[in-house]
Amino acid sequence: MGIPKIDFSGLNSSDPSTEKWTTVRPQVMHALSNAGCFEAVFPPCPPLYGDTVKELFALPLERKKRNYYGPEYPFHGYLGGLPGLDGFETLAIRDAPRPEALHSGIKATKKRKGNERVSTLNLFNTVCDVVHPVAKHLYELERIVRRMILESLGVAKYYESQNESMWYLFRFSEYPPPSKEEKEKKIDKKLGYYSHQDTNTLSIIKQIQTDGLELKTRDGDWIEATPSPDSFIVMAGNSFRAWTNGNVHAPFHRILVGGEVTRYSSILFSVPSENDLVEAPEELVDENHPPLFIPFSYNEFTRFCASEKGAKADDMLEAFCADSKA
Ligand SMILES: O=C(O)CCC(=O)C(=O)O
Ligand SMILES: [Fe+2]
Repeated sequence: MGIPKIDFSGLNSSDPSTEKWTTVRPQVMHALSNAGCFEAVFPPCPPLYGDTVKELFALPLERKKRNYYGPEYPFHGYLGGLPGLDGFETLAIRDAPRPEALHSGIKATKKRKGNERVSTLNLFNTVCDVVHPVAKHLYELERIVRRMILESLGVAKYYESQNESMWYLFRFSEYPPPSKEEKEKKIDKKLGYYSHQDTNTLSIIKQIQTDGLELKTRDGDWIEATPSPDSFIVMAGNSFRAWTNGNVHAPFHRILVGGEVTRYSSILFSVPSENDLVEAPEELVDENHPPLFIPFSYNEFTRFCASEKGAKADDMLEAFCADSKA
């Protein structure tokens, strides 16, 4: 059994009254509650930005490190040189679907942090124009999927307010294939990123040039995602799992890169507001469905995930809840 594939062509997040919407919605609910992910066919895709991103990753390390949003946001900027992940690098832009928010957000961060290296402005001015259309495209798919899940669970009334508080992180990542030396040592596939569950609400992944994303089934088998140039992988993260009181599954996934070609990906993460608690609405909790998780602040949860304790945990959401109760 592979990853379910769902066709979203012709759908629009602001028009949920079509026949096609009604047909697709149960497929989306089924996929996210069982596998926690699916492949979404969602044309047309704006042109991707191969060379621009390559140039960005080729910048000196010091410049890439300026993609930093402060110590309270451990996953929101540049990451590289991680133990066991030789050559993996990633950069991230907050609020990429809204360029005006992107710029004002950066200005605000600059003011707050004085001379600390928190500004990403120089680094990203050049890519904003190319990233923005891609981010907006993924953003529309995120909205369709989330709206369908909320409708399926009978809690569509929260969709608009969730939209208002949700924010988006756009990440692009570079994963080199095994080097000559590694190949000589019979390393056919190189670890691009460790097995993990996403912490946020939904992740929309565009894989560029080469496969490498693998998802773990509930039976513990790893299956490879093989999206086409016109498709995306949609995945639920632990915040959506918590908000739906366990009605959606947040799958473990990892990146393994073989072959000769560097893998690139761009991902749009929808992220709960830091001003609200992630807490299942009352409609999803009753005697037969007791609350599975404690209400939590998203930032506290990500800080736990980045901590030593969190890093040791397998299921971080369960570990975080157990730790918070202790
Ligand atoms: O690059 C990818 O396809 C996914 C990476 C990933 O899982 C993540 O950044 O959370
Ligand atoms: Fe992930």
